[in-house]
Amino acid sequence: MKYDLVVIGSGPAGQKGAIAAAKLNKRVAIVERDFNQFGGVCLHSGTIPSKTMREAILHLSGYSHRDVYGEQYRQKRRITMDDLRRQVAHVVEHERDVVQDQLERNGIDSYVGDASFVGPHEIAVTRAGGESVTLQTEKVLIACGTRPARPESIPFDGETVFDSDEILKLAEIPRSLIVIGGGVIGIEYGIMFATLGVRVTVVDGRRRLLEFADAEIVDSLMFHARSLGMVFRLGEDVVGIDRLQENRIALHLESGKKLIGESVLYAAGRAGDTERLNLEAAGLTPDERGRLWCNEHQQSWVPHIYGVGDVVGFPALASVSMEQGRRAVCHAFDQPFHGCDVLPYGLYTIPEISMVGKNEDELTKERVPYEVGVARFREIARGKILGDDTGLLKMLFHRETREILGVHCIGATATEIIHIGQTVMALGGTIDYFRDTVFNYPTMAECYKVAAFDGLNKLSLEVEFAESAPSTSEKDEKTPQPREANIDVMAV
Ligand SMILES: Cc1cc2nc3c(=O)[nH]c(=O)nc-3n(C[C@H](O)[C@H](O)[C@H](O)COP(=O)(O)OP(=O)(O)OC[C@H]3O[C@@H](n4cnc5c(N)ncnc54)[C@H](O)[C@@H]3O)c2cc1C
Ligand SMILES: NC(=O)c1ccc[n+]([C@@H]2O[C@H](COP(=O)([O-])OP(=O)(O)OC[C@H]3O[C@@H](n4cnc5c(N)ncnc54)[C@H](O)[C@@H]3O)[C@@H](O)[C@H]2O)c1
Repeated sequence: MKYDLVVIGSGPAGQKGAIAAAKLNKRVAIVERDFNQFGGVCLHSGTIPSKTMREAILHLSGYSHRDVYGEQYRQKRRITMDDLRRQVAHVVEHERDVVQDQLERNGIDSYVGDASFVGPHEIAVTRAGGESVTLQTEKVLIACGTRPARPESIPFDGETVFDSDEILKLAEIPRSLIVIGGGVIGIEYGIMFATLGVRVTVVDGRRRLLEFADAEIVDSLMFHARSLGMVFRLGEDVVGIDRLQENRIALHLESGKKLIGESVLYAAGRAGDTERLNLEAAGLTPDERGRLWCNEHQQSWVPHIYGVGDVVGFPALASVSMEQGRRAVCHAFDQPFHGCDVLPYGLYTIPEISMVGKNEDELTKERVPYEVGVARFREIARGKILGDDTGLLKMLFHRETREILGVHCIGATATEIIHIGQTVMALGGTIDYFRDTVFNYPTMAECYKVAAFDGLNKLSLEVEFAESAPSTSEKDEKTPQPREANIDVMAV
């Protein structure tokens, strides 16, 4: 029972950390609470089920074909939770086999049970029946993830009032849904249900949703959501929930408003799953939301214990979690690690959103002179073929160095094509690359070329105006002209 590394949690961070250590010929054990949970929250209640459910909804609701066949087009008339669950089960089962096979192939010992610290180098694994084994280890990777926040004041029953882990267990698709929390989870699920025809209301304490995203893209998303009948109650706090007759639920808002619905999804954040780890025995204390502090190498205050994945907080993404797992192991076993500085973000809303780099608000605050090139999907042949002529891609670039500063996209394949911009940014490329390159046709990649021409045309407008504008001496003799202002008006 002596290991070089014990990993707690089998989500993306734990898996990739364990495999990275095994590749360094280390003796590795991974502990997962429940046999059916191998793959973590990511595989069983987070990323994979939610994205599969979205795909099932897009297919069965005929959403992407309505442009051609009309608003009433449906692949299936009465969609049920069982229809959605079937596709999810199919994908999850396959992915779980992949995870277990990878761990076995790399000679990693898997333990099923609740892990908790006995001492800084000792971890007890306790099975549901109570029997326990103790593992000795040189290093530890805490990759225990998060669980949905469940305040006492919310009367959860898993059927009419539920959290995001319980969605897949619903017996039926509700006719109306109130979503508390307009974060990524609340918005992704809210829009999925609205696409199914459910009346969805989102309540959030903030006045602006998804603040990290480009404001124009979020406005466009809200426009789509409203066109599906979604209602947003922003800047509102929930102060109480009552159950009414006939399975109705009343939500009382601090402003005095009352919302009546058939069901409530509580999606107002997640907390680190550290309660049962007995962190104190290892010399660690989590913060008030159960999260663990770590430095840039993912190392906690106790140098041989590392924290990776959602338990360390922002950005709480599966993609980043995997990277953190590898980063921690390289540091723990003195290996070099070359990380990625240009991280993408994908929101699987309908339509999807993706971004990389800075947004306009950030560049404006930092007083960076930037220009914007825009491609609208209605000008892109592949967009029309895919049934999306409302999407857009905007590329932000430096007016002087022409370096790409950010790419923001909403619409079909946004989460895929963002990587083209990410690659060019990571390699220090400029907007000229997109002007000069040739993409397959018809593809969504063409957006980059269209956006590049749009942006460069705006720069050339400036040159044109600057050249035709009178010199200072001429200007003094004639009526003063608002030269800069003119350029701005034309360029917008
Ligand atoms: C609804 C939803 C949708 C999401 N969609 C996306 C998305 O589209 N893209 C994206 O990048 N990210 C998405 N995420 C976030 C993503 O799922 C997480 O970033 C990722 O799962 C974090 O991985 P992790 O390795 O930290 O562990 P997790 O996946 O959280 O897994 C942790 C595992 O540790 C186990 N564990 C905990 N404590 C113990 C213990 N004491 N002993 C033994 N085992 C223990 C748990 O049982 C669990 O299986 C989504 C999350 C949710 C909830
Ligand atoms: N596509 C993706 O990459 C993806 C998808 C889903 C989740 N995730 C990850 O999961 C993490 C957790 O997501 P989340 O949506 O649970 O959390 P979150 O913190 O992003 O959102 C919580 C939202 O709830 C609101 N809120 C909090 N308390 C409230 C209250 N009492 N009343 C009304 N509103 C309230 C907050 O203002 C916030 O907007 C995210 O940080 C994200 O990284 C990623």
